[in-house]
Amino acid sequence: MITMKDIIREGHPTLRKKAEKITFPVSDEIRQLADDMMEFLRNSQDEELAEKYGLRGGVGIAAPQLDVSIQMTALLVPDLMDPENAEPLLNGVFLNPRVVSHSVEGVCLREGEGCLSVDRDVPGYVPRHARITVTYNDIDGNEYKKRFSGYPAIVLQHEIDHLNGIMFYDHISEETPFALDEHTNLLG
Ligand SMILES: O=CN(O)C[C@@H](CC1CCCC1)C(=O)N1NCCC[C@H]1C(=O)Nc1ccccn1
Ligand code: NI
Repeated sequence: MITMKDIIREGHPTLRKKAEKITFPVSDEIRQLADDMMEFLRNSQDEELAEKYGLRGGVGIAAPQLDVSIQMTALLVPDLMDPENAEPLLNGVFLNPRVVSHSVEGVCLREGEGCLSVDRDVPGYVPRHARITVTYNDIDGNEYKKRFSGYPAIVLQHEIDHLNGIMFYDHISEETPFALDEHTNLLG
């Protein structure tokens, strides 16, 4: 099972690489990694297991964070407005995800962002697209094209950034970290 020791931290070069596109059919290793990434997210959001294994709760994880530079991310995104609601807003793995179009309108998490690969607080708003259209494959190579908004859209953009070697703090304005331009709103 994946634990925090398997997650590489900022400064590791793999976090700054563009990850390799995945071809199909995927190897057994990639299939196993997809399952392990989803299991990590479930464990990390389970109070007892997170405590038992010392896991930081995560709503997403990208393969590069495990030093595997391929375009795959796992997501388990709860409904922040109703966390006890069993149905997560996103639950699964996205292969070769790409934002093909987006709104002019922007959004930032009011609390800012963090990262399992960053062991420090980096204060500031992280401007994201409010609505995105993403193409991606599932583990079997089926293609999808879906629209996302709200918290799921923010998480997806954070993960897709990892596949392109981008960290959340790259988006925070140095001089005015809490400035919001006219078309960006706060969420949460
Ligand atoms: O690349 C992927 N990552 O780095 C894991 C990140 C991804 C999110 C950060 C902002 C948008 C996506 C992550 O999940 N976190 N960041 C660090 C510690 C907190 C944790 C988190 O937000 N946990 C959470 C939130 C709500 C409900 C349950 N758990
Ligand atoms: Ni991250």
